[in-house]
Amino acid sequence: MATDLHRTVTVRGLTRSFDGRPVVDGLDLTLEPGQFTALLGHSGCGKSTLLRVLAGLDREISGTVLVPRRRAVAFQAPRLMPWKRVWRNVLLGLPGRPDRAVADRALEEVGLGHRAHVWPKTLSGGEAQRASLARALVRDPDLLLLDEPFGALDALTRIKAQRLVAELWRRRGCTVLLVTHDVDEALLLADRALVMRDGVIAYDTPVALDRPRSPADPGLAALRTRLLAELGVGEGGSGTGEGGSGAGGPEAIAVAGAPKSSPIPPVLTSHP
Ligand SMILES: Nc1ncnc2c1ncn2[C@@H]1O[C@H](COP(=O)(O)OP(=O)(O)OP(=O)(O)O)[C@@H](O)[C@H]1O
Repeated sequence: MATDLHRTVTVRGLTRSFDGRPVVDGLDLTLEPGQFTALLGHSGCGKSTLLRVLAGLDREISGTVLVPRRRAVAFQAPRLMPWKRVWRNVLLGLPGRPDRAVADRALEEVGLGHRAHVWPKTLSGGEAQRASLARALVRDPDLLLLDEPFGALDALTRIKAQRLVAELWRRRGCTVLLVTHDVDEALLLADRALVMRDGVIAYDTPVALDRPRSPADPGLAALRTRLLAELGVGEGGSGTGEGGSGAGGPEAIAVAGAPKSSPIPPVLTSHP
């Protein structure tokens, strides 16, 4: 029970402004442990901003954010250091002197064990993205944040990468928040789909469909229509951009406790 509390993501009244303009504007969100959630929304509506806050990369916020201590993020660009071999990239940022076997295991898990020793520039786009996933996995995350990780991949590689993420999620049971522009991707992978608009979660629906899913699933078609409408792409959608007024409230970032052995230190910061 207590463990699950530590793995829950709780966001209350989160506001993040740039140049006085709130991009995230009093946002509330709870992610249950082990849930796979897709976050959709127009370009520029604040999805990446929210993800960066959850990752602990942006603390210029007001509101309350509680996230698991063990968390990892993978971006659309794999962000591999070209001067480090793939396995060293995977261990980047881990504290202490982690054993190469740790990297090898994670690379095996993403089907890249045979490429551990090569330089990043010799990887294909899909391989580089898998290396980036391995770098997230070595952190043994309770929360895996994915910011359009498939966005730059060709269609076939994208399908393979989606299947890999679905399999990793099933095997590891971590909470996943996936930012995507692709409604079909959201419906194929997620338990829950969110639409962000005007700085808040404007629409929130479960995706209670059996797995594995097929785009031809009739239940999926109805949800797709609804989500597209919420995004303002189908009939009857509002689809406005971001904006709105500011919000106040208590101001703290807290990172939920985790075992003492956790490599990521706890943070408790207040912002005026
Ligand atoms: N560091 C920054 N400085 C100023 N403005 C920023 C900064 N980061 C984000 N913004 C602005 O905040 C808004 C939301 O950006 P964000 O990247 O979160 O959107 P997004 O929904 O992820 O978009 P996309 O889907 O295109 O990636 C945009 O208008 C963006 O220009």
